[in-house]
Amino acid sequence: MTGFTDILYEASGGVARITINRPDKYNAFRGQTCEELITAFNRAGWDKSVGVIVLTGAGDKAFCTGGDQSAHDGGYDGRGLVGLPVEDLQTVIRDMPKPVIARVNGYAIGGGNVLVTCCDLAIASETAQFGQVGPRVGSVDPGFGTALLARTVGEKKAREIWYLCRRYKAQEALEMGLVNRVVPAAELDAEVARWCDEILALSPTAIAIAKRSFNADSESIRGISALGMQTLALFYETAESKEGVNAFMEKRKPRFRDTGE
Ligand SMILES: CC(C)(COP(=O)(O)OP(=O)(O)OC[C@H]1O[C@@H](n2cnc3c(N)ncnc32)[C@H](O)[C@@H]1OP(=O)(O)O)[C@@H](O)C(=O)NCCC(=O)NCCSC(=O)c1cc(O)c2ccccc2c1O
Repeated sequence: MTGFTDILYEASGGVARITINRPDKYNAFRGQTCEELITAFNRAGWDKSVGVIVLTGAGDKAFCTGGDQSAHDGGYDGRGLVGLPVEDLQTVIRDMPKPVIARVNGYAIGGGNVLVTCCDLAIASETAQFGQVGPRVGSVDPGFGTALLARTVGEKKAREIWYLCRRYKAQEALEMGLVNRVVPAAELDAEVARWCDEILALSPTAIAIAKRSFNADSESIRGISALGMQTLALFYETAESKEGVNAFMEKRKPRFRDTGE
């Protein structure tokens, strides 16, 4: 498919591969990136020749590091409750009636970790690292990023991830249930291909029903997300939130408690 600037799209042999192609930004997403991802997921999701979708990042440094902080100057450049249609992107991944596999080739940080959480399955390279950074940069993903993460890794672990903003190695992500499999970097593509082949050999309708059934049980999180994003829009206007972004861009520690919020 042509016309994309921020992503790559290819579909063959029953597999659609969607690649965030911003390696110089560690595959962080801006509004344009989200719009293109949504278009690509809709294309792959309703293409009957596609049975499984693989989401990944270009290069070997990052899967995705969340919102592009260099485009975050008080308001993102796209639509959406917070000027960035992240809620649409997360739900389109869930709404696809076929499995979405996160091929995690490096950092899955912030909104990138939330994408891993929203994908049906995740296969990681040994070099991958995971984590949430919102409270360090004046942000939070108040929906699937918190509530679905808690269902995935358990309440205590999810709270640790958000309250301490630590980074977790691939093996730790496997142990907490955030990813399904960890392999050496050189074996990542072969492993992903094996999982795709196994899925493609099974009944697509049975899998679609299974996916919708899993989703139905956690669908209330969509409402939590909408409410949370509305709140986040107000938070982004505060000096406390802006201090987080400024500190990241200026490569210094944030001084949240000096902002008087
Ligand atoms: C990813 C890192 C852990 C890597 O650390 P490392 O020390 O290895 O490398 P550097 O820190 O020097 O980074 C290398 C290089 O990449 C640039 N970069 C990295 N991440 C981003 C980014 N997200 N945006 C822009 N640029 C990025 C970095 O500036 C360096 O560039 P140089 O030119 O200086 O070489 C580490 O980089 C890291 O922790 N990054 C922070 C990631 C971050 O803050 N992400 C955003 C969090 S908020 C978010 O994701 C988010 C989620 C949502 O769901 C939203 C919903 C709605 C609205 C907004 C949302 C949102 O913002």
